[in-house]
Amino acid sequence: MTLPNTAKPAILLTSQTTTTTASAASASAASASAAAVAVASLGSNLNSSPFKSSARSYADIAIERNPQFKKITKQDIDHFKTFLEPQSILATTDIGGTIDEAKELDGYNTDWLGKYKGRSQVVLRPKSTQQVSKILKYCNDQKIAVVPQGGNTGLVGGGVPVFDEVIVSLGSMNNIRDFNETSGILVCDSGCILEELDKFAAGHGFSMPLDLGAKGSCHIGGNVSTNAGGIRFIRYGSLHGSVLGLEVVLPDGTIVDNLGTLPKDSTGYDLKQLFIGAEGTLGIVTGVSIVTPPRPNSVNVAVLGVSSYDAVQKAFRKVRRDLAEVLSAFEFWDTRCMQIVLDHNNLRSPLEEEHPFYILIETSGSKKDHDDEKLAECLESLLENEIIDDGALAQDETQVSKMWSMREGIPESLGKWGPTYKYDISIPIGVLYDIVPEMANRLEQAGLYSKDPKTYESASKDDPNVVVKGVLGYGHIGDGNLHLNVVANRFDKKVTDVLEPYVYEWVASHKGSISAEHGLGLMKAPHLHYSKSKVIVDWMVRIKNAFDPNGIMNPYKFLPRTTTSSSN
Ligand SMILES: O=C(O)CC[C@@H](O)C(=O)O
Ligand SMILES: [Zn+2]
Repeated sequence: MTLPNTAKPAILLTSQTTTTTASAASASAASASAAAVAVASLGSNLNSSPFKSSARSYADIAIERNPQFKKITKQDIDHFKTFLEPQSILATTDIGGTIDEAKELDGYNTDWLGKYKGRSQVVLRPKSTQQVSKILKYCNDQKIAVVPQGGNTGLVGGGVPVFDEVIVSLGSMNNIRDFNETSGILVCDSGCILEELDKFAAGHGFSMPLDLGAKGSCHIGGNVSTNAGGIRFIRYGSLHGSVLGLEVVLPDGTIVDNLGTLPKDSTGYDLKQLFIGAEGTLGIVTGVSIVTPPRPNSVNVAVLGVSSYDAVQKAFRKVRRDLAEVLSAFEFWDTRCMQIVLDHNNLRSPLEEEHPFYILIETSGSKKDHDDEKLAECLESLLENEIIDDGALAQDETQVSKMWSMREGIPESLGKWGPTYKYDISIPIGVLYDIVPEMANRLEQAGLYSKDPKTYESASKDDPNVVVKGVLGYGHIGDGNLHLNVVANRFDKKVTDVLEPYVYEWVASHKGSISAEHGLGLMKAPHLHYSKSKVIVDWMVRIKNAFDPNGIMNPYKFLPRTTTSSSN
């Protein structure tokens, strides 16, 4: 069995092959370790959204524009021109922009999923913190609403306007400010692209502590503002730990220089933590100080096939123990995800047969022989104990990358297949996958879905009936994070009503979180109470009001729209 376009076959671990032995696996692991640097690159092209053309405008959604916000005029644009270069401003023709600018604005108004579309008339692209400060001070004085935007790869409608908010895009602030070769602490502008930062760190023998499919487009400022997780969370933990400092511009233009580089600091309230995951509702993150770990020089990747979700859990228990400090990823996806990702990317599975679930294991370490031996022993034992049914071990850098591309290519492949409803949830690991079959049943009972994949799989958006083509699950097992994805032939209230609020009620009944790593945005703002108590939501509102009394920062999102603070 070979991976496509690669000369060498991946080592198959199945007992039907002649390469079942630990020594064969070990030999393969040894050669795979050459792949240290170039892990996973498919998925970096998430900026080519497959669905932007089908985006709806907010006219469909029951939110009214806050009339207290001033509508932007040509005079406002003229004011911005006093401190921004002409190419830093894109505006519609009625307020002084060109037809080309108006066209370019469309991309900033529409989210990656094509699910949310705003009607902003202006994008400002500041090049410095001082410029961000001048923009916010003016908008705050004038009561002009603002939406900060990073790489626009968000999945909950948090980074695009709802109505005519001014878009402040941080993409022109992309300088590395400092890097310390001893500590590995990196200080950079918030508009730096994650993958570029990782390449920079690689040049110095370090790596970014987070990695995700959108790495080729997403900005570190957006990662921080959504408290992004990704595939390295299991190894390096949350951004609440790896971010050491932030520079933030508050709504009134004040620049908060909290860009420290000290791993230890026990001097009271840690203000920066408030901005991690605040989705631009308290201010705009303009600079980030982050600790980068040493880059591992030995990387192995294996894809395993298992017969049940129970087996996924058993494998995780064993792998975590056996591989301990060298385990750097443990991802899983179901068989339908595998079929779609293989079909849409013209790939062949590294395993000979289909399996109900797939697991990707990655090890990263500093001593190749040690890692290879550990992995080989672990895989052999998983097979012997019949926890896994089959497995393939990448033999070289290309295979490492292809295996990762199967996992990281899932969201984009599903997006190409059809408009996708996404639920990014934290659930206790024991019941993490239960919601997938349960939701499939619900949709089938509602007459929108059939478990026979052939029934609706090629339905198009022009079909008279709205149908669900697939109900799929994948995610980050180690972090208790499931991505429930429901692919339809179009976004339609009939589908939404079957999915919501049921999915949130289900999450709450298991004491989970309605957003594990994608944030709240517009999509989850009304549902916050499923994960946070009234007392906590009240305090969130008080914090918001303290930082942003005019409510100009990323309005309509994040907090429940009807909530008022109980403070008096
Ligand atoms: O699109 C999704 O649902 C998940 C995206 C991302 O968090 C991933 O893990 O691939
Ligand atoms: Zn994820």
